[in-house]
Amino acid sequence: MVNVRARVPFKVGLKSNIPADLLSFNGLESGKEHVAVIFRDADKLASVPLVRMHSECLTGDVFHSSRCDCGEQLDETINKMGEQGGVILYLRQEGRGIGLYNKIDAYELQSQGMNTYEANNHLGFGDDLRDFTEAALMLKALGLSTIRLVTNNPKKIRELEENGITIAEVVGTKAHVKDGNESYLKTKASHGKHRFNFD
Ligand SMILES: Nc1nc2c(ncn2[C@@H]2O[C@H](COP(=O)(O)OP(=O)(O)OP(=O)(O)O)[C@@H](O)[C@H]2O)c(=O)[nH]1
Ligand SMILES: [Zn+2]
Repeated sequence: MVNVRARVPFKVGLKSNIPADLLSFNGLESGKEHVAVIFRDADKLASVPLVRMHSECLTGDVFHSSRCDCGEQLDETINKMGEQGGVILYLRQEGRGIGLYNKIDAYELQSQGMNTYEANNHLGFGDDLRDFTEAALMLKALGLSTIRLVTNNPKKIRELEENGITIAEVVGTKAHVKDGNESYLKTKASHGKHRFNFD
């Protein structure tokens, strides 16, 4: 049984000025320390809140690496939810579930010419090892069964629905193109079937 363990206020964003709550959970069987960040008490006040499941990316989230768009997606989400309210589930699924060191090995292969999925496969992993079952349990622990999901990734939509969450609307994130991540984004669109608007 997953339930909320602690809920504390803090302020987030690039200027540390956006109020939110940070939540931990009991009962996560994977042993991963997933957390939720809730803006404007959206779990209690919004009838159908915005939700983003963000998979951990140390290189993108912390260092704003040129190789991906994760940090920019996180900043975009924090700013949007600071205004509209919402829930971020920050999931400890580094490297689409293969872990940081394996992701660095995959980056080495990508530097030799493989794309992000080929590199995973070459290391003996599937395209994407993430499982969103626990994310669904976290949403239920927050009393949320109908949400508006912020994603371009059809796997996230499918897996939440399979786990009893109703997605009333899918809200896309922007394509944060920068020097170094264009082919990563295009491969996500062509191979991972992510729905992007490249403008
Ligand atoms: N294995 C591997 N993982 C990566 C790579 N680049 C980013 N990641 C991981 O991918 C995850 C982010 O997932 P994405 O597939 O980029 O996007 P998404 O979050 O599934 O989809 P959206 O909801 O549309 O953003 C994070 O856990 C990153 O650490 C890579 O080249 N190889
Ligand atoms: Zn990333």
